Amino acid sequence: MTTLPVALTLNAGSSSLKFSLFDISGAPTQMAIGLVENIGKQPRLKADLGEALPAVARELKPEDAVDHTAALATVLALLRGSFPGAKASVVGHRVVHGGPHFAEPMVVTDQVMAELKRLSPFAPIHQPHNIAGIEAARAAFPEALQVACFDTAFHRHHPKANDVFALPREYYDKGIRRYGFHGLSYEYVSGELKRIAPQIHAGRVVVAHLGNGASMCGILGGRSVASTMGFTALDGLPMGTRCGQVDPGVIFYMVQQEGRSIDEVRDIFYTKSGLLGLSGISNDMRILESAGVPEANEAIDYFVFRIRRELGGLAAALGGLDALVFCGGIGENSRKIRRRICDAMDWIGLELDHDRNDKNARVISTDFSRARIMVVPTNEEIVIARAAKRLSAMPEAAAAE
Ligand SMILES: Nc1ncnc2c1ncn2[C@@H]1O[C@H](COP(=O)(O)OP(=O)(O)O)[C@@H](O)[C@H]1O
Ligand SMILES: CC(=O)OP(=O)(O)O
Ligand SMILES: [Mg+2]
Repeated sequence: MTTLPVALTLNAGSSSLKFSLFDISGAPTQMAIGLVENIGKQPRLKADLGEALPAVARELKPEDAVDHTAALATVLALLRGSFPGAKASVVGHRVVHGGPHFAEPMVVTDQVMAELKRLSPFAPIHQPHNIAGIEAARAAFPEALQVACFDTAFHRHHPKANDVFALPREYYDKGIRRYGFHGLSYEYVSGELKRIAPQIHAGRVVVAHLGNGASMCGILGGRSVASTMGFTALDGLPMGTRCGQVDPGVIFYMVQQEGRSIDEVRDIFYTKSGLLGLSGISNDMRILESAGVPEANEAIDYFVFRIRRELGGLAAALGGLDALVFCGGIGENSRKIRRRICDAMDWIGLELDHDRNDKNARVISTDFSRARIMVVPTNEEIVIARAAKRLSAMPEAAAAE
């Protein structure tokens, strides 16, 4: 077998490690995609290795994915066995927080690593795992270029009015800003719009990335104008386990009246709130949709209400609306949630075609809808692979390493 130049992409979440392998000899094409989930508990490996190889879906021994480093070793064993001719010349990583300085993908140097570690407390359920993924990949592929791609980068040039908090000025200079996240997903969706609906891409678009983490972004002519997430990936919409927007006074209450430590409060906000906290049942939208009990319905009601409210706000920030685009696990799959979000939204120009919506079509608005409603399955991995190929083709990037 000939040796293919290959990019490995890693997207390390709090309990999962998603991976993809791309042939980057031309425009990146995906050779494999998969994930290890439930790391540190009862791990499972799932992978689609292309048409020539059987799909993988199996339980792992706990020691095969006791942490992200072990999970990566398991993934690499699978990939090496499945693609013996492939050689990863570059590894691209999703990194959630890039802070004020990283507005583009970067080759990982020791200096970049130091900055990523400094930002870690501002993305506590993501960044430590992103860093562990980079460290594990550096050890596994000492000769490969490591490239970090940031969720925050897509938003770095949004207007100042959406970058500040109304705190004393010095905090802005300390980096306390509205960064915004899910930027790799927004970049992909916006790029797809440019390809399939250029007139929409040139206009005023709200993208709703509704997954386990959820946010919305107002995009004007392909550039981020405003988003619902802020300094951390806690703000804005309620999520699987994160609260979304709350009055910061609640923190004072928990600390001062309830005597909780800051770590406990952080834990409540990041891991015990959102759909899980409100329902008391699950963070998983599929379970809540089929639960049929008042608590689950209330959690869904709040999720939908906040999305509808933010849609109005983002449309105002854009000066109108030409399209609403859904992506993420919930946005791409839940007809019911999309229907409820779009219900009675004709005042803003949105008219859902129920038949198209039920079929999960790409355009789900009626032909008469003033603004278009679309579903665009996101692909953060290919955005990472493209950046990895671009940077590995630049000699100065390689020299910096
Ligand atoms: N058919 C479906 N109907 C409703 N919700 C779904 C469906 N498929 C996936 N989801 C939801 O999508 C969410 C996970 O989204 P995803 O984008 O995969 O998350 P992550 O942030 O982990 O990448 C879960 O809440 C899951 O229940
Ligand atoms: C930034 C963020 O919330 O990411 P995820 O959706 O992967 O949790
Ligand atoms: Mg996600």
